[in-house]
Amino acid sequence: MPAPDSAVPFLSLRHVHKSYPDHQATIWRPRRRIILEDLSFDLERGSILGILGESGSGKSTLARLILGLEKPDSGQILFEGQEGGAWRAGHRGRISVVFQDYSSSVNPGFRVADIIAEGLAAGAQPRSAWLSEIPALMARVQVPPELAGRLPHQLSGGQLQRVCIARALASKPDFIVFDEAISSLDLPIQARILTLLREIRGNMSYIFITHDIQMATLLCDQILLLRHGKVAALLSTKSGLGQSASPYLRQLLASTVIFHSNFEAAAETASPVPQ
Ligand SMILES: Nc1ncnc2c1ncn2[C@@H]1O[C@H](COP(=O)(O)OP(=O)(O)OP(=O)(O)O)[C@@H](O)[C@H]1O
Repeated sequence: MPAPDSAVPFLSLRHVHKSYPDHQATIWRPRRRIILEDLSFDLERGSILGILGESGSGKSTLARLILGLEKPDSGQILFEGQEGGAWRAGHRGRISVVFQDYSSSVNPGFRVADIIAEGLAAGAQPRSAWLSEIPALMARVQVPPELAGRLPHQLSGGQLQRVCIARALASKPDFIVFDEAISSLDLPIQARILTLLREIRGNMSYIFITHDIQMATLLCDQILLLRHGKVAALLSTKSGLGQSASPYLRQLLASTVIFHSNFEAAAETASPVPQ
């Protein structure tokens, strides 16, 4: 396989539009509701992009388009300069996803080792390597080896979401989409998983969808603010979000000030034992 051209962004969206049928359409109202409108941005290899926006702004729709689960009405989604469908077909297992609802994203009859094996099956490694890979992946996400034989309902939410992260890592992806992946966990567990995601990032690119500007700031290199399906702002977290002139961002920052101090405390006091 030729080495990737570093001048070409890992992911590029060009003028992407997406609409859905409007079930409340009338003769006066359009029959389709625009969800994403003229969306363009790049994600560089190895960088982490946070996608923020209020509920219904189109974040999960965007994730489904990037993952190829749905098609845009128009516009292009390119991986390494190649059309998304063709790229995915030639790069099996190189994109992973971790969803918010960890309990429904696993088979309740599968044990931890089986769940991780699903991810290995999506990758290119031979079956003979799986036996050593499963404990290695569990160690990478800090799940103790003695949990390998447990069923999902015998794990805590934090442990199960770590198993889902191990499954996502198993195919050796270049890119992982986290769609509200840690939002439903307790604050100290969120803090620990966020630290873990930073530690394991290596050369991977992430898209990290969240409502929480604090989490996005701690993890991401850039933040894309979606508003009514459009890019309201694209900001670097290194230059300090507080300097941003965006009134929408200032509003978001103001609403997370109280949470901020709680999060810092939670990160400091989080138990070293995986929850
Ligand atoms: N398959 C669908 N058919 C029709 N409308 C849809 C469909 N999927 C999503 N929508 C609508 O598209 C809009 C954007 O939804 P989406 O889930 O992408 O928003 P979101 O920003 O992820 O919201 P949240 O933060 O609440 O998860 C919503 O109004 C939703 O009702």
